[in-house]
Amino acid sequence: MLTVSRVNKTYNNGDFFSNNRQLVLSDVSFEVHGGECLGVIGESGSGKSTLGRLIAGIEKPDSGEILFQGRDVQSREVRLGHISAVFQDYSSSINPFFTVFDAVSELLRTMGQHDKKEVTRRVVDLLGQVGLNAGYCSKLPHELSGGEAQRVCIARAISTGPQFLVLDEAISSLDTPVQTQILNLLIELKERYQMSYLFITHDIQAVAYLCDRVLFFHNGRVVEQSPVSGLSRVKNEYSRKLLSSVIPFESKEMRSCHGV
Ligand SMILES: Nc1ncnc2c1ncn2[C@@H]1O[C@H](COP(=O)(O)OP(=O)(O)OP(=O)(O)O)[C@@H](O)[C@H]1O
Repeated sequence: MLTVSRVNKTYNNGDFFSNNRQLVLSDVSFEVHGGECLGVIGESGSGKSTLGRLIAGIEKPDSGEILFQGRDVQSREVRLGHISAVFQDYSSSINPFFTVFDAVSELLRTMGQHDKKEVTRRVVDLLGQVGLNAGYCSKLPHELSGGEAQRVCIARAISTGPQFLVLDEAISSLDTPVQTQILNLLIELKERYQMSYLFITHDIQAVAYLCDRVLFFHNGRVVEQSPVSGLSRVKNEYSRKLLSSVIPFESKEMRSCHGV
């Protein structure tokens, strides 16, 4: 469904007067299959969000390609209605002057749905799917809790019935019970609509809960891929280090003591 091939991305290293560029993604290749949730984990600065922005079409790779159903995601037509994104910072994802109704209906209107009755019906239905009632329609972002605001972002993201959702630290700033509610909501939506997710996070337990497969990111490279069911068998030292808080791996020294 989504194919990332040999993607490289650099940024100016911050010095206005120099041409030096920082390599942020290096030769990144992987696939996400239909109905699959692929987790992306890696330490801060390893390039995960950059990857999410490239897939969401917010930025372009320097080289390589990202194809959705065989077509380049750089084309707005390929993305619109098919690929959506939910980011960590829900407060800046919604226009502060938009009501919940405006925020959730914006993409529907962009896609040509102007029948007011039908748009209202869709918005109320979408809010219902994320556990919010019609009374939220007239609220402004500052009147919402973090969990409610993130639900609005999800309702907005799924409003066009996308097949692919980029979730970049989408639950990270919520407290644990709300995180669990949102994870359960994502599982339910994925099953209902056969959506694929790219789930970018630091939270290995959330990955184990939601994802089918995991990519381990280190210094802008994919160092290992593993099904969630095989996490205890990952081989790369960096992947093992990331997982060490939840899986008690034996160290190299211990393994050699056991003759492994
Ligand atoms: N627009 C930009 N301009 C210049 N450098 C950038 C830009 N966006 C990201 N970077 C740099 O690219 C590197 C990777 O950043 P990115 O946000 O993709 O990492 P990350 O793995 O998502 O980190 P975190 O987990 O902390 O969100 C960092 O060194 C960052 O400073």
